[in-house]
Amino acid sequence: MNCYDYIIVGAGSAGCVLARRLSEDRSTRVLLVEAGPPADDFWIRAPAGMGKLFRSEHYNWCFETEPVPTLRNRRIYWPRGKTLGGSSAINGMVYVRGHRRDFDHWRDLGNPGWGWDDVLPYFRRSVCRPGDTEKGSESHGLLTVSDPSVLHPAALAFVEAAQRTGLTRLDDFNEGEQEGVGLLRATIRNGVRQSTYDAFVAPIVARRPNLDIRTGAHVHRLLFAGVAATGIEAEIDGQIQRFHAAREVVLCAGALSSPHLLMLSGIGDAEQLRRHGIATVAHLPGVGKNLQDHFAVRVQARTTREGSYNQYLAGWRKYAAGARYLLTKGGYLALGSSIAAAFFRSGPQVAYADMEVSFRPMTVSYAGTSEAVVDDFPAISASVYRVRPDSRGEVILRSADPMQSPAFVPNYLHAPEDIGAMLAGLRRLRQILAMEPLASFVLEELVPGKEVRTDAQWIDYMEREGQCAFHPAGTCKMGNDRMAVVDARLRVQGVERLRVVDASIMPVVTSGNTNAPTIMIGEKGADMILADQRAASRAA
Ligand SMILES: Cc1cc2nc3c(=O)[nH]c(=O)nc-3n(C[C@H](O)[C@H](O)[C@H](O)COP(=O)(O)OP(=O)(O)OC[C@H]3O[C@@H](n4cnc5c(N)ncnc54)[C@H](O)[C@@H]3O)c2cc1C
Repeated sequence: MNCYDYIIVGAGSAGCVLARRLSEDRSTRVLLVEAGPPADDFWIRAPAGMGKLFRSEHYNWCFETEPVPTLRNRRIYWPRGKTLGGSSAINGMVYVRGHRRDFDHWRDLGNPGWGWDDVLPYFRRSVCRPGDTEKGSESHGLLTVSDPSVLHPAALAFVEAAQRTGLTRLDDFNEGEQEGVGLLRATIRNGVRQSTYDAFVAPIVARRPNLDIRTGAHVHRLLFAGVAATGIEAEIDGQIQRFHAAREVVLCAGALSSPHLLMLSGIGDAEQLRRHGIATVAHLPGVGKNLQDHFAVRVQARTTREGSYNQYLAGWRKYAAGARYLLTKGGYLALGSSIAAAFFRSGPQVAYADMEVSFRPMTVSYAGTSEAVVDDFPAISASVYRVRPDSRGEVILRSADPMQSPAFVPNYLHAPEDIGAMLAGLRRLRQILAMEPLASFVLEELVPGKEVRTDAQWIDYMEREGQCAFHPAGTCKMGNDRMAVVDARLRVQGVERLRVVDASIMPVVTSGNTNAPTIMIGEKGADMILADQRAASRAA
């Protein structure tokens, strides 16, 4: 059967939420299409497997940016999940919703229904917090969000040290106020990663004959009758196949691939499409523009043995940690990528926290291998990034060939304000590292090293070593201006029966990690699709 009511392109953070919600009515036929393979792998389930998946060509698109002029023409590596669960199957599992003002700002940009008070119920609907009796409304969701399984003394020391620099201790970053320091929660259930596929789709897949899932199906383009989306064309086992959608096509291919698929299908800047011989269905110059990402700079320090858990994951001890994990699903292999975080302002003129420092009592290296290897000496690591960067990049179509990835132009540090904020953030991190009780663990700063002190030295270090924090967003932005791609109901402007529902619709990237807000977008998008369908049925 190649005819469905809804076709969802991309089984990632948002796509899996939609697959669950849209197929709840058993008379609705839903197809979920994913380019990658099934996610049946121990290293996807084990949180520490993130290091193995980071450069896995099997589960990861392994994108690279164009050379970045502001970063000495380096190409920056951009991992993206390519399996059931999408990037939520390979990510660091940190769960941070963002600041209430992020969403109020989205609303004020011309997107009614997207303020904090509007979106909070959608965040809550997804989440289950084991043992959380106080927040009754967060104990019945499908996605488990848990506290770290091991409270390492260095993580606690980081929190205390940051408090001594003037930050407030927060027990939860997810209630709309973020400024402060605390331990991070993660999408981990009993020591096992919770991708959105695990949380939303796996439990029902055998019981929903009306939900079809096609893996290994690389969508090449969307099909149109006039300006109405009618289906998709996908390559499966080397064959081109067509699938038809009676109601809607929902694009959930993520901030790098959703704009690409729109352009391949004739939706984008008409002049750019013409250059590649693609007939225009809708001239939308904003497709691929407004790319925002978090640019991260690392500081690492050698510590005393008690200051790090590297020694438990390096050498022969890693086998003991592996055995412990297999037996109990606990220990250091059950931790997310970062254990604690601090959010603060880069300067007094900033309205609310624009800097994030994420902290981990461990370090890894990629010395010539494709996998992260835990260092065999005790050390800690922290990354600093500006969560609301001013710099904007873009995704540019390079070819009409769907198998050729577009050009990714991130423009990191293009805006001078981003450089100034990063300098303030890195200095604040140094201050935290020098504060007790963390200072007692720290023996020596390894990276960049204490000789880096002046602005010029820090900028040099950022340019040479800065990396992405894996949070691209905004490339099909929601709004009502000339550069908007979708409206506030996530419908693609100028065409019919087509929506984008993923991280690309964020008009401004959220002040934190992007998985939780993308899942919220999936929940809210599903509600809007179902409500519009009900209204259309009543009107018919
Ligand atoms: C290494 C890494 C670490 C991260 N760590 C964190 C973290 O700790 N916390 C956090 O909050 N966020 C983190 N993120 C970011 C977060 O995971 C993403 O913002 C979020 O998953 C984006 O969801 P999405 O639905 O927009 O896209 P994705 O989850 O990327 O889903 C897109 C899906 O579409 C599929 N697809 C794309 N093109 C096609 C096509 N042509 N045909 C068929 N299928 C297609 C992809 O294979 C993929 O499965 C991390 C991301 C990465 C890569």
